[in-house]
Amino acid sequence: METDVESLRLEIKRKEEELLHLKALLDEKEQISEVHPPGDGSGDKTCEKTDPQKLTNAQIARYSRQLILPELGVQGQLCLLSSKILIVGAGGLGCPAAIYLAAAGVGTIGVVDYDEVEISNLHRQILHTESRVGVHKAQSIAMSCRNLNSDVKVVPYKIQLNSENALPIIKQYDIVLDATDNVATRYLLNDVCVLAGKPLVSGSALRFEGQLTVYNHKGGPCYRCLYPKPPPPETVTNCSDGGVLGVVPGIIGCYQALEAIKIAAKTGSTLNQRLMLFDALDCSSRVIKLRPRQVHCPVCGDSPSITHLIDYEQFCGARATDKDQEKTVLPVNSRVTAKEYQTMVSIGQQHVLLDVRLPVEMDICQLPHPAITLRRDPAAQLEKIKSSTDFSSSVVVVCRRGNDSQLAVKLLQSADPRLDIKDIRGGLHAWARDVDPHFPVY
Ligand SMILES: Nc1ncnc2c1ncn2[C@@H]1O[C@H](COP(=O)(O)OP(=O)(O)OP(=O)(O)O)[C@@H](O)[C@H]1O
Ligand SMILES: [Zn+2]
Repeated sequence: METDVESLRLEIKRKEEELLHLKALLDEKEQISEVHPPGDGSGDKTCEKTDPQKLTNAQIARYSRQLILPELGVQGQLCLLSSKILIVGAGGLGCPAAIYLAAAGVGTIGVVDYDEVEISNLHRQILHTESRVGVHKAQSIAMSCRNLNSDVKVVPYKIQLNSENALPIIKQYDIVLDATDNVATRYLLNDVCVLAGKPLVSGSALRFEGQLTVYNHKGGPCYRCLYPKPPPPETVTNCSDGGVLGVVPGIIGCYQALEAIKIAAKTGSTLNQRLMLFDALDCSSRVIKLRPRQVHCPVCGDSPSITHLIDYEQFCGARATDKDQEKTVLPVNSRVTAKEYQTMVSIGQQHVLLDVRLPVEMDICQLPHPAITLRRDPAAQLEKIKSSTDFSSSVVVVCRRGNDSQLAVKLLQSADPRLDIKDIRGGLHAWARDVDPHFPVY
């Protein structure tokens, strides 16, 4: 019995891998290359004209529940079937957006993402699955959409969208969804959509809050009209640091699909020059009016100074990714590696361990050595800690990834230069990687 179950599991896994391989081959064959003839670039579909094309019986059956909506009808459905929508970012926003666009019968859906599925994505990036960990996200979304609706063409782009490749790709689509998570890509998408004349449906979600608007549509403002200057990089938080409840990007991603469907089907009104703010904690949402298009906007204004795509990472002072980046603030002699710290502990070297993470993180995991927690305003707390601790011995500071710990060491060094203080390089992630493979990673 046991072996039957085990061999069935193995067989399923083997078949799934085979399927993944076949789908990857299909993707490669279907991938729109940059030499593919571009679309008309106008973003305005022929569906406004009387279209001789008719829905097939299969399409009538599939889309019947939305076809009978007078606001959509056959004409709206034909518009959807002939529309091309590009989703940039196959994560928490991109997944729900893609599946609703596929379900609604959008003719071509492009999906751009350079990243692969990770286990920590699955709580919100709901089209990816356990068996697709390590698979390209764009390809994973393409598989899910094709499984739902074979009427739809899905084109995965396993690339990072940048100033070189953005225009030729975006020109081939009618509407663009910004489902990314970094400021440099937001500016890139804004500028390319202005230059190519495409509406940009922009969403964002963090913690329990989400935002939604449509830029560059029906004479409304672009992103730069509202935010001419990028925010200081240190003020930007991402999901990996700030956290996010999975349902929140789920809701905002669905709204992005809704806005795109209305634009494509030419029905209803859209969120141009308006911003929707959603708060999941009290389940409230409100829509605020945004300022209009700015005549002096450097990209969509009357005499634009930006007529070509620029270097957006340089403009924002931040990379076009939210992947962990190890910062080096301290000199080598103010740091210990995780292994060196393990040795300090095993030989019984006298020290005080300071853990500078949030209390909520301390609940997830802690090093197996008693630590003092010290989060806010370490310098102010130093006196208090000194009076309750033997600080004649050395101090070791730890955090999640080894960035905050360096800042804490700097602060404490400036508060008391006599302190013998170091941080653990790479923090708890390095501990899990180099010392204890059973230590949890979050
Ligand atoms: N310039 C870009 N080109 C292509 N894909 C991009 C670009 N910028 C961001 N993305 C993709 O946008 C998606 C954003 O989704 P989300 O923030 O939900 O996921 P994540 O970055 O994988 O999550 P986490 O922050 O938890 O690691 C990511 O999959 C990321 O790879
Ligand atoms: Zn503008």
